[in-house]
Amino acid sequence: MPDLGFTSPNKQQLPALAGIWSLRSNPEEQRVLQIEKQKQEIQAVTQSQLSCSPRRVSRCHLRSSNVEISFRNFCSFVITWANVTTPNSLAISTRRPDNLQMTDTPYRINYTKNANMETMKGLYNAVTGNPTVQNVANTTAAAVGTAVNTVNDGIRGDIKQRDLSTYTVEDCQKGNYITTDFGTRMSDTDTSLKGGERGPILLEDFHFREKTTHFDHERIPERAVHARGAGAHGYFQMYEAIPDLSCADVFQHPSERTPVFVRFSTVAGSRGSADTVRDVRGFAVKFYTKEGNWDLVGNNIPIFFVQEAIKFADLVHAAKPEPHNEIPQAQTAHDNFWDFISLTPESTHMTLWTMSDRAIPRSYRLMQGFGVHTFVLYNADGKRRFVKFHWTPKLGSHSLVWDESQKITGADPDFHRRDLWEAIESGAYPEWELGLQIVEEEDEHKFDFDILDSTKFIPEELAPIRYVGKMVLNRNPDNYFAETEQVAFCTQHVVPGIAFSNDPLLQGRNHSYLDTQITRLGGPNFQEIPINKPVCPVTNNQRDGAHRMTINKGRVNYFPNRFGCPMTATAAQGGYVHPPTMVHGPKIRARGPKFAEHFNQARYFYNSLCSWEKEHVIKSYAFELGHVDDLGVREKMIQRLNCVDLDLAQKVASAIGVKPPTTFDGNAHDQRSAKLTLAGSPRDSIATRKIAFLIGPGYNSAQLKTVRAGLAAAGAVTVVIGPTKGEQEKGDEAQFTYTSCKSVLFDGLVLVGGTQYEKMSQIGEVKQFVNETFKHCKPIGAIEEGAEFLKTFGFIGVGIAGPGEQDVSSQGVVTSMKFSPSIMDLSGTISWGKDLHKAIAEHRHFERIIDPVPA
Ligand code: HEM
Repeated sequence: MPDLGFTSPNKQQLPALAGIWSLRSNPEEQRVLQIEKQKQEIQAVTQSQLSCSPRRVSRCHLRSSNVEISFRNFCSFVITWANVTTPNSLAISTRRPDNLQMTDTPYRINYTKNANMETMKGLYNAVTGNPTVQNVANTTAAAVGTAVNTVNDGIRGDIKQRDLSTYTVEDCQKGNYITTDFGTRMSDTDTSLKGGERGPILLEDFHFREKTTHFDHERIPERAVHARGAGAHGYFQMYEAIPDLSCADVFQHPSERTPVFVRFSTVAGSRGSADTVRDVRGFAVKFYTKEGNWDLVGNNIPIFFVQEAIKFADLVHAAKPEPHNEIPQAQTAHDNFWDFISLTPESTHMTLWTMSDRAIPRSYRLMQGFGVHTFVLYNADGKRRFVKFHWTPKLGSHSLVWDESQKITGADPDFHRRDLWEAIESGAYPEWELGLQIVEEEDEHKFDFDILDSTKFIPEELAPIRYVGKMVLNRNPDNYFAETEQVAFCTQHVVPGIAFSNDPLLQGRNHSYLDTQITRLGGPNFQEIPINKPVCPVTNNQRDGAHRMTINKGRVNYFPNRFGCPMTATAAQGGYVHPPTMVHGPKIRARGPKFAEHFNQARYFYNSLCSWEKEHVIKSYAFELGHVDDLGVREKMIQRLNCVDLDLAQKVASAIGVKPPTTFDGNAHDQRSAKLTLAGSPRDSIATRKIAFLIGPGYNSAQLKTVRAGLAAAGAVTVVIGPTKGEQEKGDEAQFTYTSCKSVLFDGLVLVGGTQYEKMSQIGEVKQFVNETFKHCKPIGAIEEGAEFLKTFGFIGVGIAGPGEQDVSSQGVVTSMKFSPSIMDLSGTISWGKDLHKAIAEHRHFERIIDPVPA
């Protein structure tokens, strides 16, 4: 960054920010700076420095008239609202540190009215990532106050971010030396201490021994399940308070943001397995509320395999690699899994979901989340209600296709992890709405299923979803191990206002998470690991244990004690008072009578799927059971499926060498819901879709630029793939070559005009790219020679524009024989660009004839 003239005598101590502040202490010099230049500097601050500055912030004070922020080792600045009723008088000033001491001499910049507002807007947007406040000048004094508060939070980080920053270090900084763990600087970290140049290594080499010992012990056990995951920070914010439903503080303040950490995961695979395997996805959210951590530890499917936690170990043993040879990894396509499922009829419903496209999501950002169990909310009067929690993604729910997801496991095993990371880094923050399905306590028994049975969902037609807030993920972790690996979610982490139902699966989970984390995280003090620490005080009589960090002062570690501390809290003081609930009945190993019915909802789900979803379910069972050697297991599974749907059972049976049934064995009801099909998910945005442009020597650069710009303007990500990486003949940059990436990593393809196709049609990778894009039902756009090239593939039943013809849009293939600079204009009624936009937003075009379902 250029030095724009910082005049501090301490210039040497202000390396990074000196350039961007470029401020003068004396008013004379200050006037010399052009207003325009000042604006640019502040814009530079807002765009580049502040958005990453929270890690550097050491101190921040919010006062009635200003916010003062101090940067670690650098300097501080003050944002002042001189008069909030006429918010034109924003002034930004900086203070210069005298070494680490702040001086009292502010460096002040005054702006013209408009410059101030622009600056504030830029500052606000940069730090909050919220483009909705368009004009601060026109807002009310109260809104300005909120904006300043939000800016304040954005700059210094939310309460959890500030907490984490006290543990965060930047080792890789100029001026830092390699030290031992105990702080001694080392002169050599490459060569061990030896007796003579040719050895042996001496025991005295404390640096070698410490470094190697740390390495030898730096792996911890992976999670027993959900070992493979990716995490992100963000916030949760209510749309409106819901004191009628719950007294939890997290639900009461629409103007406040609660920090969250979210971890998405697969279930069966090991830590190093691929992201896109067929599996349930974990969706675990830790809310750092003022009343303690609330963990909503859910999945992307609203039901579960088993009704009782005591069956969980069996389920997981059966799903994991088989014990004799540790095969297969991260797959349920094997004898043991389907053996267990076929003998556990309650699992049938869940397998319909896991055989559907829900189990191969396109992205963590494009899938729903569910708390699964029925929980309880209670308000300040102790009134209890049952609740199911739903997370609904803003960009809709979309999936991969099975052939594609298998190929991605090779092309990019980190596909989902990378997707989440890149979206957040690029500012396309993933967002979900939190929905509540409420059931009054007195209605507990009015359904034909038991709401305590986690193999059942509550249809939205019986209990509509009320959307009460949103969650936005806007910050990647600084360190995978410290945050994503060490985070410990637990269903028993609740706050006043949220409680448990008697769901036996949930009750068992409440035991299992803490128990397993004691092993995984090395003892009972893992709640002190920064990512797990609540943002409110923790005071109790738990002491000691491995890795205890807190130094508890005082003479007593028991209760009651003569000092009366720490004391218990009443409900009014924020204490957790279990809402009184009637419990009665004999001590017995049994389940409620409605737990015995297993197939009605499975059929309800299957009935609700559209034709292509049903086709995918049939093919998935055919694939999975096709890997089962034991005929008895395959036959048993067909019996189970025949309690759901005869056609399903027959088609799967014929694909797996089992005699198809001729009569249906289940309850042939025709109930269905429009809420359960993915076909109903929103399809109006192309934001974050990744579109490939395959080019070669002779490509039309004007067309490439026009189409890329048009797609990027709508939020899509465009990637150029050429014969070589880097600059192409017309100055465009190619990010990948034909051999360094595969079609499966993209959401669509564009072929622009030019003379390149004679050569490109000779290249196997190019032909495979186009063929696979079509096979995986992805949108394809082509112009002029690109359309002619596409025609040579002979895709069955697809219309492609020919010479002199109009633009043609057919099964997601959008072609034009006439390019114009306004081709991407979305405002008119017809245009190639508009059709392409629609085809990409549609995501997949399953009307294409690819592989027929087994006869
Ligand atoms: C509705 C049923 C269930 C759901 C939605 C669910 C969800 C999850 C999720 C999302 C994780 C990953 C947490 C993370 O990202 O760190 C997880 C981990 C885990 N789950 Fe479950 N689970 C369910 C049932 C169970 C049951 C019944 C048990 C045991 C009785 C269990 C035991 C575990 C264990 C031991 C872990 C590893 C935790 C750790 O090491 O931190 N789960 N579960």
